[in-house]
Amino acid sequence: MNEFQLIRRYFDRPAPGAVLGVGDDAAILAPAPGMELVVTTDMLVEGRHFFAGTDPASLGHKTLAVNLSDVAAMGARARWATLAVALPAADEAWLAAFSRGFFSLADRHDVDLVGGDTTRGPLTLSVTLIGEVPAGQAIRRDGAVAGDDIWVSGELGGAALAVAARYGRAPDVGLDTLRNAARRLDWPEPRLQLGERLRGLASAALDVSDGLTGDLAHLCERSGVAAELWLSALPCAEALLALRSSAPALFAAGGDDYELCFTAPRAHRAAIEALPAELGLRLTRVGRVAAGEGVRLLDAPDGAPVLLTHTSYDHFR
Ligand SMILES: Nc1ncnc2c1ncn2[C@@H]1O[C@H](COP(=O)(O)OP(=O)(O)O)[C@@H](O)[C@H]1O
Ligand SMILES: Cc1ncc(C[n+]2csc(CCOP(=O)(O)OP(=O)(O)O)c2C)c(N)n1
Ligand SMILES: [Mg+2]
Repeated sequence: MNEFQLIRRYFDRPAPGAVLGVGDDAAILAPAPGMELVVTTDMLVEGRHFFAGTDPASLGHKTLAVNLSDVAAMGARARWATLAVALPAADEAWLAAFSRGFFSLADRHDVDLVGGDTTRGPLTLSVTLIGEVPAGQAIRRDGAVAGDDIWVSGELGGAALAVAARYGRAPDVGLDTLRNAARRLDWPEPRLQLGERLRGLASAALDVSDGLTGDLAHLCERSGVAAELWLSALPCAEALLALRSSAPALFAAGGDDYELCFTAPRAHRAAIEALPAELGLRLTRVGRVAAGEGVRLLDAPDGAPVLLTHTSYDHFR
C-alpha cells in the first residue's frame, strides 16, 4: 500500500458539506451567509498526549474530540476538519481502527474531513477544525464580569486519575473505578450541544484541557477578573468523592477532562439549571467571578484556601 492508496482507503470519504473535499491541492468551503468561522488546531503526540499502544480507535476519536471541544467552547457548530498524521508505518489494522474511531465521531456531529497531510514519522496526530457561529455570537474568553457564576459541565478528575495510574502514581481505587477513569481519558465526549445552548447565556467559556484552575486563569486574564473555586463543589464520579479531598489536584488541576467551564450572570441561573434535563449532562456551579486577578481555590464558599502543587499541565515545565 503506497501513500495515496492509504489516503484513499482510510481518509477519503464523501464531504457533502464542502464544495470540494479530499483529492485536490486544497479543499473549497462555503460558509453559510451570516455566519462567522471559528478555527482551531490541536495535536496529539505519542508519549506526551497518549501512551504507546493506545487503542487506535480511541486515538481516532480523541484526536477529533479535543478539537471539537474547542469549537464547543466557542458556542459554535463544527463543520469541516483537516487531519495531519505522521505514522511510523502503514499498519492496516491500526489505520482501519483509527479511521473508524475518527469517522464515527465525525458522523455524529456532521463534520466532513476535507483534507490533510500524511507523512512517515513518530506517531503524531493533528486536526484543524473549522466551525460556524452566527456573526457576533461566539462565546469568548474575555466576557466574564465580577459577580458572575462559574459553571462546569460533566465530571472532573477521572482522566487525570487514569494518567496517574499509568505512571504508577495513583491511589488504589479499585479496578472498576479505574476502568471508568480510563474511559474518561480515552473517549472524551465534546460538549457541542451544550456550547450551542450557552450562546446568549454564558458570558465567557473555555474547555478544560490542561486542568480547571490553570485553564480558568486564562479566562480570568482575558476578562480582567479574578475567580474563586470551591473544591467541595467540583463535580466528580461518586466513587471518587473521597479522593477529591485527599488528592485535590486531580480534580482542580488534572487535565484531559474536555468539559466546558463557563461564566454566566446570576440572572441566567434558572435557565442554566434547566439545561441538564434537556441535554442529559450535569452542570455544576463551582465558584464565582470577583474583581481583581488570579484564581483562588477554597474548600467551600467562604472556606479555607486549598494549596495545590501545580495548577495545570504545562508542556515545558
Ligand atoms: N504555534 C502557535 N502559533 C500560533 N498560535 C498558537 C500556537 N500555539 C498555540 N497558539 C494559540 O495560543 C492560544 C492558546 O493555545 P492553547 O493553550 O493550545 O489553547 P487550547 O487549550 O484552546 O487548545 C490559542 O489561541 C492558540 O490558537
Ligand atoms: C502519556 C500521557 N502523559 C500525560 C498526559 C497528560 N496530558 C498530556 S497533554 C495534557 C494537556 C492537554 O494537552 P494540550 O496539548 O495542552 O491541549 P490544549 O490545551 O492545547 O487543548 C495532559 C493533561 C497524557 N494524557 N498522556
Ligand atoms: Mg492547543
